[in-house]
Amino acid sequence: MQDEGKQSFRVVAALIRQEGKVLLTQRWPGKHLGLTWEFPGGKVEIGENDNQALKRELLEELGIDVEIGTCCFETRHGYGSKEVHLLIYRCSILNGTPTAIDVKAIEWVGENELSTKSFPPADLLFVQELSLGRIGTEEVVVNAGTNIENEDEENDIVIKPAQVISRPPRK
Ligand SMILES: Nc1nc2c([nH]c(=O)n2[C@H]2C[C@H](O)[C@@H](COP(=O)(O)OP(=O)(O)OP(=O)(O)O)O2)c(=O)[nH]1
Repeated sequence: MQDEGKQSFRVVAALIRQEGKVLLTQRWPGKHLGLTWEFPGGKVEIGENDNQALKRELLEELGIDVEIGTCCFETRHGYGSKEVHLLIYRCSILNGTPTAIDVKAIEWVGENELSTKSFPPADLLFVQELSLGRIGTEEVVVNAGTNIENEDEENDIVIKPAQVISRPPRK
């Protein structure tokens, strides 16, 4: 069931990898999903495209300038009364050293150690694919479909199964 009253946000985030590690940022306590670890980024503001928003967020949060590559994950996830349309892009650092300017903390985490961190529900399929080594440097897109969990008991719960729509070619 489509909830027309639901606020929807387009959110862009970055997959930044170096030497088998992934850059994660920790959300501030007391905020939505406080203290969870996530892929750095944020909401796309009116008048911005995804690239502009992601570049702005990474400069504000981490003080880095990045080159933005292809999208590797897309999902729509319902958090109670709001819906997040999350897109994760492969990025590489052009300038600057990531610093926790406007995030609680940053950490480079080994792709095989991601399960030690707590992530927002919207990210879980992507984190699983990443830790299984299924997200290559290009082409693969994981599309988790729509996963709307209505906290309002009067509404239907609609959960569509997640799916991987593209895999790297077999060698
Ligand atoms: N950046 C980022 N956000 C994520 C991820 N996964 C996920 O569910 N989100 C959610 C958390 C937030 O609800 C939203 C990101 O928006 P945000 O960080 O600008 O929002 P916020 O509420 O912290 O900030 P604000 O409204 O105060 O500006 O997307 C992720 O991997 N990275």
